[in-house]
Amino acid sequence: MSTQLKLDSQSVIQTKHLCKSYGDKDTLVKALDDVTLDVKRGEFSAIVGPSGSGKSTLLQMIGGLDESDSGEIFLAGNNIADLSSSALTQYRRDHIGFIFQSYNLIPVLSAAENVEYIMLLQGIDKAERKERTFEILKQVGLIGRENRRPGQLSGGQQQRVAVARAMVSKPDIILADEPTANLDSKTGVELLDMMKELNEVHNMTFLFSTHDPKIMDRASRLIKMVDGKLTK
Ligand SMILES: Nc1ncnc2c1ncn2[C@@H]1O[C@H](COP(=O)(O)OP(=O)(O)OP(=O)(O)O)[C@@H](O)[C@H]1O
Repeated sequence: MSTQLKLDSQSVIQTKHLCKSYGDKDTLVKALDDVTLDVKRGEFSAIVGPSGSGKSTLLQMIGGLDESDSGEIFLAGNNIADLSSSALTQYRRDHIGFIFQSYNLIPVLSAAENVEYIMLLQGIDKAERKERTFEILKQVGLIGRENRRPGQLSGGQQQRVAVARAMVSKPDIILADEPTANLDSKTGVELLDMMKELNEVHNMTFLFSTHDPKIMDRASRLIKMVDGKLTK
């Protein structure tokens, strides 16, 4: 499927008039209200806004984790609504890297195995898997801890594994929903600095949400949301 998606546009993600509501007539919440957004390759952008403003919903739609009510999402110019459900699964696997606030690592696998797993699904051969896993774990500062399971790592180290896992398959964009929310302030800032370095070295596009002003300061662009709408 990855060959069906042309990846030649400077825009990695574009949303057009994206809308998503939850609830019924009496309880209706417009989580996304006509969101039109363009994220260019190499951006390190933060979605910011009060609790309930729609940040997570926007990341979920872009990541193909949930369907919008109306509007369109383009990945490098290709409309993801045109994908079948199996193609959408491959879209997530091959084009999007996810980082969640609760790390979401597989507890029975070591740090290295967690990173390697997605490449196994992609059919990458063992020698290349090992080499790429070692290289990315080196970049996130986890060499020496590669055989530890998530429960044997600190929160900051677990999130570094999650960053490595998101990066290793060379996705077009990494989506991170409050990646530092479960970390203390110093560890959160260190994690963001590391992500920023990966962004600069690899021109990897990051789109993340945050509440933390210290984290916002590190973004190259702030995307502000209020009540499901983008604001200036
Ligand atoms: N599955 C759901 N069912 C019902 N309402 C939902 C659901 N998901 C989100 N909402 C509502 O949609 C709105 C946007 O929620 P969302 O989680 O996207 O905001 P957020 O900006 O990420 O908030 P936070 O910063 O607290 O994580 C909120 O009013 C929320 O209550």
